[in-house]
Amino acid sequence: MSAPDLLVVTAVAAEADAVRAGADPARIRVEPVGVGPAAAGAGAARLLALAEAAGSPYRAVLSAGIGGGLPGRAAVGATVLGLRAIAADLGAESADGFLPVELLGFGTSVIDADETLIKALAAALPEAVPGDILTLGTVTGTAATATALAARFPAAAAEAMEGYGVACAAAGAGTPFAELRAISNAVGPRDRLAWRIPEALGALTRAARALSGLPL
Ligand SMILES: O=C(O)c1cccc(C(=O)CC[C@H]2O[C@@H](n3cnc4c(=O)[nH]cnc43)[C@H](O)[C@@H]2O)c1
Repeated sequence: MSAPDLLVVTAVAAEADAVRAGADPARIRVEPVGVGPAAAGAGAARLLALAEAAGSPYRAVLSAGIGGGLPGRAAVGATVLGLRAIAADLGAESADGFLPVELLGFGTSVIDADETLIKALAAALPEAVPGDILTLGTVTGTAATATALAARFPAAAAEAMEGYGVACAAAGAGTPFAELRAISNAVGPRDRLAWRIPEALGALTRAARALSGLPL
C-alpha cells in the first residue's frame, strides 16, 4: 500500500477523531499535535521531516479543527477555507496601536495557502466560506478585541490558534499548505458554554469525507 499523500494536523484528539471518521486512511494521515502555534509548528515540522526521511513526503498539509467565526463573516456551523494564515498577534504594542512584525523588520505575519490546493479544496467543499484565518496565542474574549481584529483584518473570516504555525512548517518543508476550520463559536465575549463543539466536529467529519477524493 502506498503512503498517505495528505497530512492533516489538528490541535486536540477530539478534532483528529472527527477528521478520521470521514477520511480515507489510505490517502490521509491525521495527527493531533497540541494547542497553539508553537506546538502546531513543531509537530507539523516533525511529521513532515519524518515522511521526507522515509522517502514518502506528503503532497500537502492541512491545518484543521474547530475555530471561532468573525461575526457577519462566518456563522457557527459553517466551514471556513483559509486563503491566508495570519499571525494576528505577532508584533509589538505601541501607543499608536499594534505594530505587525513586518513593521519591525522581522519577516511576515501572513502566509498564503497554496493556490492549487485551495482550488481543489474549494471544488470539494463548495459550501465552505473562503477567507483569511487569524492565528492567535490567546482566544479572543471581548467585543472590543473582536471589533479591533475585524477592522485590522477585513478579509478574515475566522480565528484559531494553529494555522500560522503549520504554515511555517509547510513553508520550511516546501509542502503545499491550507487551513480548514469548522466554526464552533462566534469571536467575541467569552462564553465557553455556548461553543457548539459537537456540531463543529460533525462539520469536520463531513469535510473530511469530501477530502478523500481530493486530486493531489
Ligand atoms: O471540550 C471538547 O470536547 C473539545 C473538543 C474539541 C476541541 C476542543 C477545543 O477546545 C479545541 C481548541 C482549539 O479550538 C480552536 N478554537 C476554537 N474556537 C476558537 C476561537 O474562538 N479562537 C481561537 N481558537 C479557537 C483553537 O484552534 C484551539 O486549538 C474542545
